[in-house]
Amino acid sequence: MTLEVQITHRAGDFSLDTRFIADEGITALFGRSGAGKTTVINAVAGLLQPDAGRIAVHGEVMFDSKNAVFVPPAKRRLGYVFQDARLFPHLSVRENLQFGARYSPADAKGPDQDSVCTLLGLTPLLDRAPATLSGGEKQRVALGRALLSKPRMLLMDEPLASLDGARKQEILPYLERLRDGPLRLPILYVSHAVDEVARLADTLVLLEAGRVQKAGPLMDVMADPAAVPLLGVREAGAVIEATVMAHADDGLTRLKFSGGDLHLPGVQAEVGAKVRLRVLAQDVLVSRDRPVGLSALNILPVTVQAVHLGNGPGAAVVLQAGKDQLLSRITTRAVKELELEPGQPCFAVIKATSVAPISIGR
Ligand SMILES: Nc1ncnc2c1ncn2[C@@H]1O[C@H](COP(=O)(O)OP(=O)(O)OP(=O)(O)O)[C@@H](O)[C@H]1O
Repeated sequence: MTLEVQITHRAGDFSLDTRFIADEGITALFGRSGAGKTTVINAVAGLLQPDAGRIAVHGEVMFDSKNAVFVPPAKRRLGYVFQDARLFPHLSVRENLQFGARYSPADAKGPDQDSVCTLLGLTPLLDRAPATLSGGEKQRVALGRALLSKPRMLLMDEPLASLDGARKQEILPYLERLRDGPLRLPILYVSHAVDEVARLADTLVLLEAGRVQKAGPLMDVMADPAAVPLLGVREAGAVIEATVMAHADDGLTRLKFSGGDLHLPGVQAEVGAKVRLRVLAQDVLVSRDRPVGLSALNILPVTVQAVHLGNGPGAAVVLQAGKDQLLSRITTRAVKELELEPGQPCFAVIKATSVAPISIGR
């Protein structure tokens, strides 16, 4: 187990009672503003001492209230990247990076400055001052500095929140490289942006009012109807993995996943590449019969796995498509009229332009 967290903490009116475990890869801690994400990540970093509980990294206890253990932050060997890069303004990029290396224990395993610069594209920036860097570049330097301290785990608190859409797109591939490359450094990643989490995370922990509401492999949690109110009805939807099969002359790409073929526009990956697709629940329609004369290109035979009726007019339907699950958000009236119930074979109708290929080359 990479990280075990089981803590309670009170700050003013806010009470936190959180437990989860994180394995390898990227664990995203998702929640709305005020859910307690920063409190949790600060407790893991040692910047905050919880009232009670236990935190262990790679089995090594960092905090244990019963046995009065509290390892100070500098001894935890965790790299922390904040929302604002917090670079030293009077030092060059090179010197900022060297500062990270200064804190790495001599016997620690980890990348050297050259490989970090290559990984994060920092070589052309080495002599620049932080004030001359864009927001995305600053975050890459902050990430490089954290990596050079040779941490056992990276903690990232909303690292992209202060960047605009284009800068975000610039930095996401670096985070993917970190996740998939030889470093394989475990990352605890705090975010309130579903698109980031869907793209990056392996494990998803949904936090609400200081409590874990759902936790597990990303694809399971994203396809869980109970997660819909936590993620937001417009943001909820399954994440599936597909392989790029062919690019057609008309700009559409054929992708294969366990539930069949999908035809989507705007897929930039090479044939054979694996991509993550985010299929928003509000963009999946359900039909009892195979529709004819419909403009939608993607019609998949599926089986209703579960129907989750909400308190309002909306319902969430889990559809089994091969080994994958899709989530559809339709009205309760439609559920009744179509007599949808578990085991019912039907068809999922997905508009090609509504599926976002969100991650490439996993
Ligand atoms: N020292 C404190 N005294 C009183 N309340 C506090 C203190 N620290 C945090 N809180 C409250 O605890 C709650 C959780 O804060 P936290 O920063 O962990 O949330 P968050 O999920 O990271 O939110 P955001 O995304 O807005 O940063 C908030 O309501 C905050 O006001």
